[in-house]
Amino acid sequence: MTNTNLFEGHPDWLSHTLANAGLPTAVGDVALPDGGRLQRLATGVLCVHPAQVSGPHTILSAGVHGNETAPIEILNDLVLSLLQGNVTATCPTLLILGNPPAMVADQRFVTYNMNRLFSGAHQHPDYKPCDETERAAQLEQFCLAFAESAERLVHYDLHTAIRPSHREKFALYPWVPDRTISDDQCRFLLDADVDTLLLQHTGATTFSAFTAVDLGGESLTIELGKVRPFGENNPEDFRGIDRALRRHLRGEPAPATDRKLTRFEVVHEIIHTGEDFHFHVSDDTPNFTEYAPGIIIWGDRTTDYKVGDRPEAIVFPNPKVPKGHRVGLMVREVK
Ligand SMILES: O=C(O)CCC(=O)N[C@@H](CCC(=O)O)C(=O)O
Ligand SMILES: [Zn+2]
Repeated sequence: MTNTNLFEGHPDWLSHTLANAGLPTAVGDVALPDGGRLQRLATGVLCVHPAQVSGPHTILSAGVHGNETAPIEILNDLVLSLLQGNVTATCPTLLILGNPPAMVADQRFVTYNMNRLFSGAHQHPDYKPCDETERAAQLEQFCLAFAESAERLVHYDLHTAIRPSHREKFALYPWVPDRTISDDQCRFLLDADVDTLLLQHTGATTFSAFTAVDLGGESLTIELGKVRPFGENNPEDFRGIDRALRRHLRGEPAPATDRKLTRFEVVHEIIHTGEDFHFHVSDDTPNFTEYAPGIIIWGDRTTDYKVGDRPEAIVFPNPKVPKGHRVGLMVREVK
């Protein structure tokens, strides 16, 4: 099968995925110039089978939120480079464009935020069956099958954020009992120009939490800047992640460095409590905006959340979520 056939006449993986959003596509397979194989498992799901394996099994995902276009373009370019022989992968790699119908709609999601539907949450009675519940279940199955033969599993779930940020690029490390982040992952982040790490404080039903907890992966959600429509991302802003991913796929370690990640911990997760919920953070507040002790951040009939005795910063402020969902995180630097 030729490269063009893998994408059924479309010029690249992204066009093929958008054209087939919400539709099943047959399994396909193409030889890579370096002797490996690139297999299409489903719409928006590819698997690289290297000729020589030396790196860890790796999952690279983007587009779990459909309007977060820069990471989608980064993975699409990576696939083109594999097909053209400009990158030789030694890591068996599962490549995922998460939510094609939301990508077509240029929306974060269509029915439900898919990054809350993993670790089986897609089966919860709160969620009626829809494209996103089905897709989360399908992606879980692909990841489970992929991880079966893995000695070591790495997952980078790439996102961009709704708000601007005082720290433009940052990673979230899912909560896993007794976890410690490896030096390899710290070096990978610094190589990718990501110098801030946010340590999650509790379990979650995000994609990276699923691969970390259920599959034992070294998993990170990586925020690469602000959301922009297709075609409006400046490639210069993403040179670091592109370089680090290519180096990782070749099986090369990220370079040693004296630089250190700045670490934050979550001190409070703001959950929408229903119709009496009031959020005292304005819509244009950037991520990592700091608040002084005593400032009221949110309240309802029974509670007022005030910043504690040391300043706290807000991340992902978004009150337009259903009751029970996360409105934001209050975080503090780990000194
Ligand atoms: O900008 C925002 O408010 C959200 C950006 C985003 O999609 N972030 C992820 C983080 C997932 C995690 O906590 O690991 C999300 O909210 O799903
Ligand atoms: Zn996102």
